[in-house]
Amino acid sequence: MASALKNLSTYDDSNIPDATELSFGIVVADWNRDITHALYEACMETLLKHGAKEENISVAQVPGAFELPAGARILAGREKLDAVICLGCVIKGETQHDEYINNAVAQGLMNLSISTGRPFIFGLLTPNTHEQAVDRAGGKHGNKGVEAAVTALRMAALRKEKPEGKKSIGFGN
Ligand SMILES: Nc1c(NC[C@H](O)[C@H](O)[C@H](O)CO)[nH]c(=O)[nH]c1=O
Ligand SMILES: CC(=O)[C@@H](O)COP(=O)(O)O
Repeated sequence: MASALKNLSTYDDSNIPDATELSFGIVVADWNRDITHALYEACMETLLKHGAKEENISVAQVPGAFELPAGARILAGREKLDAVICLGCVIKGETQHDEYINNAVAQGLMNLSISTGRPFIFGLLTPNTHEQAVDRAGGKHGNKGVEAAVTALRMAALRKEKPEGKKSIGFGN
């Protein structure tokens, strides 16, 4: 669903787990720093809002989005993390370079999630223009950093769940 139809910062916080005992990694790309820093701030704020402790959040910066999967793997190798959030912004240029980066990051994080069994969250903006990026980094369409943090909270909790009895499947997101 397009961000114009579903604000990135809006979520049902009735089904967000308490993060007191959870540990996170956040990997942030330097490219388009004004955007990625706004994503990082919102991501960190959301994790803390739901009980995460600052001392349980490891942060790493990488040169560009293409380095996000490698940076995430390095962080996950250093610490026991319940989820790793990757934040970046790849703005379309004149060539197809953006497509190669975006596809590599998506595939890289998916491969890490499946091969490790831990969630690696795809918090990458892939806008056509800087304005579209601003709209999704705290602008009219909300903040992708919030969405990434909420996703990390829910997936980390899912991974820790004990299979005690059946749970109703909520359709909140
Ligand atoms: N154009 C953008 C890049 N390009 C750099 C790559 O991500 C990578 O660092 C380089 O190809 C060396 O491996 N990165 C972004 O994050 N955003 C862009 O718009
Ligand atoms: C994706 C980018 O913005 C940059 O790495 C390449 O831009 P361009 O396609 O104009 O060379």
